[in-house]
Amino acid sequence: MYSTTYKFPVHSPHYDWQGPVDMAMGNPNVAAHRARRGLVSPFLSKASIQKLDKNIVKHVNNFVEAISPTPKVLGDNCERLKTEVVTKPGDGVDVLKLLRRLTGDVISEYAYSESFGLLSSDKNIWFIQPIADSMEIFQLLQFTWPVAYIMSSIPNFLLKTVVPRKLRGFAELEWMLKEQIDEFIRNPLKAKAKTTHKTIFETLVEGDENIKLSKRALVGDSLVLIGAGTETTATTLAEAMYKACIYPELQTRLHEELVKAFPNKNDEITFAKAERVQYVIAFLKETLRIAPPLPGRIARQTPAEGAVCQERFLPGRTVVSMSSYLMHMNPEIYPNPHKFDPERWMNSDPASLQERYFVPFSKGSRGCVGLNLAWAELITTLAATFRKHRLSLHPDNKRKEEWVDRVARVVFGDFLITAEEYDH
Ligand code: HEM
Repeated sequence: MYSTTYKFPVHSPHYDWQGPVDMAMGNPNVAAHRARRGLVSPFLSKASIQKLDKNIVKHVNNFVEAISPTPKVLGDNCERLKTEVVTKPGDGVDVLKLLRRLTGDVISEYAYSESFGLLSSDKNIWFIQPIADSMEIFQLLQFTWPVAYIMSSIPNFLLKTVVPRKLRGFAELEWMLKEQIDEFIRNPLKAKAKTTHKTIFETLVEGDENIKLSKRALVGDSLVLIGAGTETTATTLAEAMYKACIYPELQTRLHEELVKAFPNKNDEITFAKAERVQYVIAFLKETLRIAPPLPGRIARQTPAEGAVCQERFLPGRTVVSMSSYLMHMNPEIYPNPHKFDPERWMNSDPASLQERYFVPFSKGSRGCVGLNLAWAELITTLAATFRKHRLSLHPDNKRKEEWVDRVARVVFGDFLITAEEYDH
């Protein structure tokens, strides 16, 4: 259903919250979606990501510094940031909040032009909270999207006054993005001067001879890029760090493998070098297997004429769906599926069933377009963090194993850790 062999469009009502039909990513029309996705995907190829490796490393180093017992990254205007890092001995570090800042810094520099600098100040913190809030009501949004449309037409100042914070996240973010887009359209030269590379956003605004996106569509696309580019990667990294805390022996192994690859504590940890450390990949794959950030319900529908799928005829417009979580929990493919066991991925045969059914990024023409960026962030962050620090749960930690499926995987409770720096 998700492979390129089938041309199943997305099931529109599940995607309409994203924006109107002329937008790029949520476009329900298969051909139009392909053309629009073609504008974005060259920016997210592995070669493009490798070229900007230094940008990722810079932000990852800021994160590693921020979780240290003596963080030096704090700039001006950072009252909230101070509540997330250690400011006095014995404090815990609020890891998920810092990871959201990290992925926000990466995607803003990558997609727009200027990094929001979230790991050094609170100036652009407006960008993060609405996304985190929206995740908790994501499943409601899919079925009540007309309400979301109405909310996004309420002026921002009124929205903030009359709608509770948890419900207004997406609409609030839309207003903020509209302002950014207006600014870009008013003064494109100023925006372009801030960067050395052409940005995704610039490409979407300019379009090409066949594609010109409306402002509403640009807002929808920005929303998808930002939402998809921050929360998924941040929650995956938080889960990997949580697993490292509750399985200290696996954390020791992770550190030892990293010491072999980076013998000097101050060696620069780049994506190109870190991706060669097999245990880092195994640890992340096992995290994504057991805790995929989008565990299910990414609905498609069969074309009007119906389709034959796995030798069965499905009538036209049948809504079909799969769950990566259920696939990843199949004991015939992943023995003892509830056990967190990175070892199962060591020397794993690329043709094996466990590789074939590993689908945290979905597959096919609508699979994750940001997959290469996600891997680069995941690998570099995990490697840099565990090369330098030993993490353990802080006594005030509230995060537990339990999670709920809100289309996105949501874990409640502040995730507080203590980081101890290795001597060498
Ligand atoms: C661990 C990290 C990530 C995971 C597990 C993940 C997973 C997914 C999945 C399962 C989909 C398909 C959703 C659907 O069919 O409705 C998707 C789509 C998408 N992802 Fe990711 N993602 C991750 C990170 C990223 C990043 C860093 C970006 C940044 C560019 C990104 C951008 C997108 C976009 C734009 C789409 C929509 C693609 C389309 O409709 O053609 N993702 N992602």
